[in-house]
Amino acid sequence: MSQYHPLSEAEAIEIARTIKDVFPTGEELVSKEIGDGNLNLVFHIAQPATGRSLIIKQALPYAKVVGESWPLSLDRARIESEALIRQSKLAPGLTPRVYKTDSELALTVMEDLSDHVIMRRGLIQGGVYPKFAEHISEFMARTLFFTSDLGMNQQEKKRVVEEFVNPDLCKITEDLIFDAPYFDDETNSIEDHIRDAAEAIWRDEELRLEVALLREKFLTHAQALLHGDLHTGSIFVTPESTKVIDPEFAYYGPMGFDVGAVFANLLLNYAAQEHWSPDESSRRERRAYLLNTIRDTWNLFEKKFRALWDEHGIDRVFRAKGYQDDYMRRLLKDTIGFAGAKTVRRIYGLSHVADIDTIPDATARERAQRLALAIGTGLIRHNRQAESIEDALRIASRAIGE
Ligand SMILES: Nc1ncnc2c1ncn2[C@@H]1O[C@H](COP(=O)(O)OP(=O)(O)O)[C@@H](O)[C@H]1O
Ligand SMILES: CSC[C@H]1O[C@H](OP(=O)(O)O)[C@H](O)[C@@H]1O
Repeated sequence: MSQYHPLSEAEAIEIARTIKDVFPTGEELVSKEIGDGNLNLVFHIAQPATGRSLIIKQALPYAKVVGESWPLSLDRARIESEALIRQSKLAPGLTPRVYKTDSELALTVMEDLSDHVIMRRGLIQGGVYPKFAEHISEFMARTLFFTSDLGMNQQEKKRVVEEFVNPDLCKITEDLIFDAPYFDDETNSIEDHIRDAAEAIWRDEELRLEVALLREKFLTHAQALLHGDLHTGSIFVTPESTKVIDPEFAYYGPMGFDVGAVFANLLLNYAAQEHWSPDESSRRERRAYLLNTIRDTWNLFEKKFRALWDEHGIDRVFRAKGYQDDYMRRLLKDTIGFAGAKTVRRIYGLSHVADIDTIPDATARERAQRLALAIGTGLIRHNRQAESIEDALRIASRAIGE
């Protein structure tokens, strides 16, 4: 069975049976393919008699959303497993447990998190997650700090950079986030009613300069081991718990790309409140909650990151007075710029978000799309001038006229 081929449900059951930690007894197992992402197969294997279950994720040799015409390396399954294992050591309790990996079959066998909800879905349904800022700031501060030249042996870091060279998945990001949305590219998926807004972006030289600077950072700045795709579809939540999944885009890149991904997806939901909030006052309340979550996440992230640096910083040169402040200022600017780029791509690039695409009424959907574009372009345009997270929040508030 070990030569690569996409698993049948029966084969998935056979593999699950070998995970004795989860299935110590031999009762019947049932399997269901539940993958709703763009790239992979995901099997949910359950034992009805005991209520036990696990997940088997398998990479396909192409992008599922497009088909076999877009080949993708299976090595991404190794990267996902190894990233999950590293992240679970650095940020305990904030990732699923990995039971087994198989590079030949491109598999990760992991803890079933079906008692959580995918955060994108939870936010669409109006969920409130009071521990999220605390948890996600902890995840980002610890995984980014301890994989960077600030927090780990700098020679060992170079070996880890090599382990996480991820060209196919980086190219998806380079194309879909930092290239296609700024041209009349065939991969874009543009609703007619916002074509004028996309065309205005294609003509905007000032904006395209900022995107070029962000793209350069994504291509060259091997600052820390990133999750690489930290949107709300890659985060499981309950009011009490947060678990980060799906790090197959992991590579050494600029830290602000991860932090910006979280903020972009909260802002996409903020824009989508044009539809999801039933009236003006709940819309205002919901949007305040989303902006407060961004504010809390940044403030906690900064505080934790600085504390890790003060306690565990490994480089005496980096203790130079003013260096930490300068580093955090640059990280904030990157975060804001990347948040902008990740917002724009989700409106008319290849892959959209359910927060906006599932708005049934075209007029409300268009309002949400235009709002998201105003916020995204505002963040990109002003990233290098930003001095505090409040500058980013102001851009979001002004877009809705507040
Ligand atoms: N550990 C897990 N527990 C429960 N469901 C999961 C788990 N991992 C993935 N899933 C389900 O599979 C879906 C797709 O998983 P994901 O890792 O995002 O795949 P892709 O890489 O294709 O985007 C998730 O939205 C979720 O519904
Ligand atoms: C052709 S892949 C597009 C898009 O899909 C990935 O997200 P996910 O599979 O988690 O939904 C990633 O964000 C890529 O940019």
